[in-house]
Amino acid sequence: MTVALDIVDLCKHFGSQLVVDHLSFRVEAGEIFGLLGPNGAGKSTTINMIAGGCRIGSGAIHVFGQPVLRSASRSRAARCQLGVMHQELIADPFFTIHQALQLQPGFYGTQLDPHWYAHIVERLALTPYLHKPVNHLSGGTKRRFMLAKALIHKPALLILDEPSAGVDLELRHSLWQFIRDVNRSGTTVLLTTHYLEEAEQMCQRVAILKQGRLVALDATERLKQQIQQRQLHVRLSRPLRAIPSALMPWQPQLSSGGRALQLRLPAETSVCLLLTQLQQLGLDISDFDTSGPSLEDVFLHLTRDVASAKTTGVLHVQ
Ligand SMILES: Nc1ncnc2c1ncn2[C@@H]1O[C@H](COP(=O)(O)OP(=O)(O)OP(=O)(O)O)[C@@H](O)[C@H]1O
Repeated sequence: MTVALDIVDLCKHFGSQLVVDHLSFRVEAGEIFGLLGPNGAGKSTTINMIAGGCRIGSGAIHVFGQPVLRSASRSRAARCQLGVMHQELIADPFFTIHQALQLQPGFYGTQLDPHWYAHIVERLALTPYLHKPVNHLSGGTKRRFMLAKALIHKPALLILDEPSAGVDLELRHSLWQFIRDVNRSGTTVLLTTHYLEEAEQMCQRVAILKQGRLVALDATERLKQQIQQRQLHVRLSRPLRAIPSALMPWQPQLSSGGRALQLRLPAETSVCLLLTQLQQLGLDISDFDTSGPSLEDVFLHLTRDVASAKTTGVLHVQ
């Protein structure tokens, strides 16, 4: 298996703060890999070190076997394989989209492929905006342009830092579909997102960071299996005004005007016993179902308390 990205013992300080803490993971060629973590976990700093936006503190990064070094000029071979969509737009705001996309491949020492240009512009619905200056674009169009710019030189590894942040639902859907198609045609993808449902659908494997440290690294499905927890969803015939205190251990959530109750169910808890308890509390149950743990459950479990995640054995680093 070819390794697209190899990160070994990566560290970064800002002043006295260690923001990336002995981070190691690999992304295999062809996968969509999620780098997740709460705000300030060190995701963008890691991406910036890969992409050359900030210097590596210590440790090593290789992109398809080519080293990323502290000196930008000596990292050229690695950088040419990379396309990066940062959180913020990095482009001359006075260029039109057309000009910016035409110029971009030159920075990577390649020629613009007119067929690829036409394909990207069409798939990202950029045709009506081609002659607009970048700083006249709406937020959603700007993000589509940023993705086009990251892809225009046909990188082997595409890195996306929160590509769907601030993007409406319809555009999010088409953006992810396009990223899937790009991946199917051979581009490896590393992405960060705070939309865990999207990460769950998109990523074969995820790494979860907290305070710069890796707290989980595994196949998305396997991580979910390690959480011994389900959800019980109960529909009530009569709306519940207040949650009985006896239900607090199950972390209850009430919605739909008091007619829908959701409870977290540890593996050892019997659904029947809990339903009986709900009836004894006077709740009028009209229907119920259970669902397995989501990536969000895994994320919350691991990022709320690193120490407990480690001792309960949920952490699984391949
Ligand atoms: N240039 C900088 N100088 C000083 N501190 C910085 C700098 N860039 C980032 N930091 C700090 O490093 C830590 C990690 O930030 P980073 O942006 O990498 O987190 P993140 O996981 O990408 O967060 P978010 O999800 O909010 O984008 C934060 O505490 C941040 O304040």
